[in-house]
Amino acid sequence: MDAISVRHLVKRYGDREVVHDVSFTGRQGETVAVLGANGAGKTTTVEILEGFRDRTAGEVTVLGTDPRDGGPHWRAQLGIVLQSTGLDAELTVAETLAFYGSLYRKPRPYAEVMESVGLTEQAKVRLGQLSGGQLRRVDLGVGIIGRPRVLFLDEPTTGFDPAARRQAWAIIEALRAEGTTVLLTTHYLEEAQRLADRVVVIADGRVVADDTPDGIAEHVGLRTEVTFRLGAAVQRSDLTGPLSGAEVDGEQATIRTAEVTRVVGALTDLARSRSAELAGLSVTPASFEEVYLRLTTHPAKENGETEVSHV
Ligand SMILES: Nc1ncnc2c1ncn2[C@@H]1O[C@H](COP(=O)(O)OP(=O)(O)OP(=O)(O)O)[C@@H](O)[C@H]1O
Repeated sequence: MDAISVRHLVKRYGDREVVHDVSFTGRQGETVAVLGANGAGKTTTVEILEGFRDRTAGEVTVLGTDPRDGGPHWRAQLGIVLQSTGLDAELTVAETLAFYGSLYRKPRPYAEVMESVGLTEQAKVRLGQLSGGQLRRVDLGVGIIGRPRVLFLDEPTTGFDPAARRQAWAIIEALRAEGTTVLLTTHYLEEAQRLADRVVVIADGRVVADDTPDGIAEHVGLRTEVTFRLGAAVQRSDLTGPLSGAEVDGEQATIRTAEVTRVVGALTDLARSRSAELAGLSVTPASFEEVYLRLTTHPAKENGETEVSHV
């Protein structure tokens, strides 16, 4: 069973449609990243899944239940970290986590949660005195204390320093290892690529890709980049066969290819036959950033239809 299912979701605010026919699923135990620019429709979509916003059209289920009908038992199985939360600034970190833990039947011990979000030293500090990044960690702690089956994280690491971000990633990875389904929204490509089994890219309220991080790169046709310098080993007249399609800039040649072994093999054969050294060889996978920019600046739309990349 899919833990999360979104089919043909539409959301209008007044006359303005901001989510247009969005569909995707999250299987049990998967981490799904919803990636998109500001205003793409991520929060709207996720808040509909959490049961906090109504939808205009479409079918949505979380753990088999339509969020419109979700009662306390359904809600108790969800962990939710919103973009901003209204925690009580007067309570300490320990008091906050102990309080939220008390709302569940079998919570994680709050000391364990403090440890895993890296706030043990701040146990007795009031929330009003924490930094923005530390407060976000309290939010994350509140989200996981009830041992959720599905955890929603809306931009969980915005405002984190690099060390805190890595710590949050480790927590999310540990939850995934325990079988928690995680749906996170993020602007950070690295975060999506590092954590997600599937990445759903939303641009202007439409899904423009839904695939594994590597699958997205494949779909967009971006391949591994093989660069080398022309010279004694490889000459301009050699750029035929597997080396055709090379882009040459001065002495620098670049080939984008899915057949790395064939291309590098042809290069080394040439170099060996001429007893010359192959200069400046580098092999670089397509960057996720490049893929993302290509997807969101040229969404694959034709005649109003959206072409979606699926595994
Ligand atoms: N309550 C609302 N009333 C009217 N318009 C809204 C409302 N909430 C969001 N919008 C609009 O819907 C669009 C999508 O917003 P949403 O918050 O879902 O985007 P997002 O992808 O989460 O953006 P961000 O990354 O900035 O959080 C935006 O143009 C926003 O202005």
